[in-house]
Amino acid sequence: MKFDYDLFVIGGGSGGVRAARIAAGDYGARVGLAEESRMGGTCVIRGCVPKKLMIFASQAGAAAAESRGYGWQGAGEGRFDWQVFHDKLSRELDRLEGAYGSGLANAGVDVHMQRARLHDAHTVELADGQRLSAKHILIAVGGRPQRPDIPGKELGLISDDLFTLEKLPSRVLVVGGGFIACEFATILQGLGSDTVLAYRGDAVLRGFDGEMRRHTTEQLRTIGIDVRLGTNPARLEREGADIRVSFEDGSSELFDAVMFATGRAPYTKGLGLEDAGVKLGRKGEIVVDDWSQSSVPSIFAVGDVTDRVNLTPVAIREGHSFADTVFGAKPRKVDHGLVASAVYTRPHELATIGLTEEEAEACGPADIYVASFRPMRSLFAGSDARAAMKLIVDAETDKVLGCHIFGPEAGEMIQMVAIPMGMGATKADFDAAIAVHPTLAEELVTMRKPTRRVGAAKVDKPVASA
Ligand SMILES: Cc1cc2nc3c(=O)[nH]c(=O)nc-3n(C[C@H](O)[C@H](O)[C@H](O)COP(=O)(O)OP(=O)(O)OC[C@H]3O[C@@H](n4cnc5c(N)ncnc54)[C@H](O)[C@@H]3O)c2cc1C
Ligand SMILES: NC(=O)c1ccc[n+]([C@@H]2O[C@H](COP(=O)([O-])OP(=O)(O)OC[C@H]3O[C@@H](n4cnc5c(N)ncnc54)[C@H](O)[C@@H]3O)[C@@H](O)[C@H]2O)c1
Repeated sequence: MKFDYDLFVIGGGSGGVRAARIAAGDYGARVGLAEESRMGGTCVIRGCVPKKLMIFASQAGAAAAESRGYGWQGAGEGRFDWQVFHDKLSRELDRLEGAYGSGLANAGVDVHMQRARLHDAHTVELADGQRLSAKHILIAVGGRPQRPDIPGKELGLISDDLFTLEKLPSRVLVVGGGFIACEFATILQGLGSDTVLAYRGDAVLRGFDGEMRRHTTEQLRTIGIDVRLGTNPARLEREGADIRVSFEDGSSELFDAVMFATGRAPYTKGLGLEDAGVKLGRKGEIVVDDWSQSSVPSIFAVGDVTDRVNLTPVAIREGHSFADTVFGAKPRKVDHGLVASAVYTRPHELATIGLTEEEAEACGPADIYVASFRPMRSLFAGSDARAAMKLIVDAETDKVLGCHIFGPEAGEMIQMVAIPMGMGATKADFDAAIAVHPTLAEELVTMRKPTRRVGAAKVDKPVASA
């Protein structure tokens, strides 16, 4: 059978663009791609990139305080002008969007700037009614923010809205305790908004190492975020220019903005997937195998729409591996077991890879090395910021199973730790590295004695503290 394309990609985000570019550019496939919004997707337009630029913008106060601590009398952060920043941000996003578009054009990909849906296992239908056939179809439509199902939920903002605000709220409630809640509370507080973070759990960042969660929760408080645990809104109502938030405990308060950071869900509604026989999971995610192949052999899916590990580098790797496998005769699976990530909070970032202490404990005996201290740089400046570093080591094989860092540039550090950990490094390998002094990262190769041992089997041996 003759098809219009070898591959049709729905979604021009991290995963879709990479797959299209590799299939067409490296392997000569005839590729079409549909994007309904802006090229680059969540990461470039309303995620990682603008978020991190806002994190940078929000650090001025902390940087000025540190300068004063080093003797720069009168150093101040000045007045933040949202409009100036916002105009510059828009230009930068336009530039990146253009770069993504030209990358695809240079690779020879046919781009259709409109919504697409599945018609059948080999055909997509564009919003203008055009039908295009392809031997393979890749769904890379990402996810969408979810609001909790409470009265007045439509009054709350979602992360997409934060990048297009006309002015910054002076008093804001951020709801949730995940990546986005912690990062946006950090941003808003740093840009001058009086910020309350309401989270229904007992420490932010569920799923991370418990000790690091508690540490991060406390440290967010030191920068002035009013972190309220065990707290959840029950209703939102407009009251003049403000929003009245009634909480589940019966209390109520006025805010001039509320932001829901209560999770994201795969964006599969209305795509025609079920009609084509594509199996979906409970959250609407496309169920795929290790090769990103769905229940329909000609249809594959990568990125957030599969709800595996929802991070940009993972979507990119999945897209690239798909193209290598299907068009390059180089079968490649993605190992989702060891993925590093960072949460860009202040006073420091939290970065993590591998097992948490709780996971290690469930697997068997593990030695836990912990160090918590005030880094030289901020200590001298008079800051209360505390770093924390943690290594989790298999007590039987000495293999490093997990690494967790709350510290300046922790994201940069964990990227480097991911290399030896991916190679199966032991604690002895870490210790063999001579420290770089004075740095914060040297702690990773100088933690000599375990703080404690956890896990079944050979447990109960008291271990001296570090
Ligand atoms: C606020 C925020 C901050 C983040 N920060 C980070 C970070 O710091 N680091 C990190 O690794 N990850 C971060 N992420 C996660 C990261 O953005 C995602 O994991 C990544 O973008 C997923 O890529 P994707 O290709 O699966 O989907 P997306 O990038 O979401 O791309 C999907 C694309 O498909 C398009 N589309 C959808 N439906 C259709 C259709 N029917 N027809 C045509 N086009 C369609 C959409 O418009 C979109 O452009 C962040 C996410 C958010 C929301
Ligand atoms: N730095 C990064 O790498 C980065 C940054 C942002 C987002 N991301 C990715 O995007 C994903 C989505 O981020 P997110 O923060 O939206 O999701 P998340 O799953 O990390 O956090 C969602 C939070 O909302 C809470 N919640 C869910 N439903 C609720 C309800 N009905 N009422 C009250 N609270 C509720 C959850 O308890 C949780 O704390 C992340 O898991 C991550 O994969 C990564």
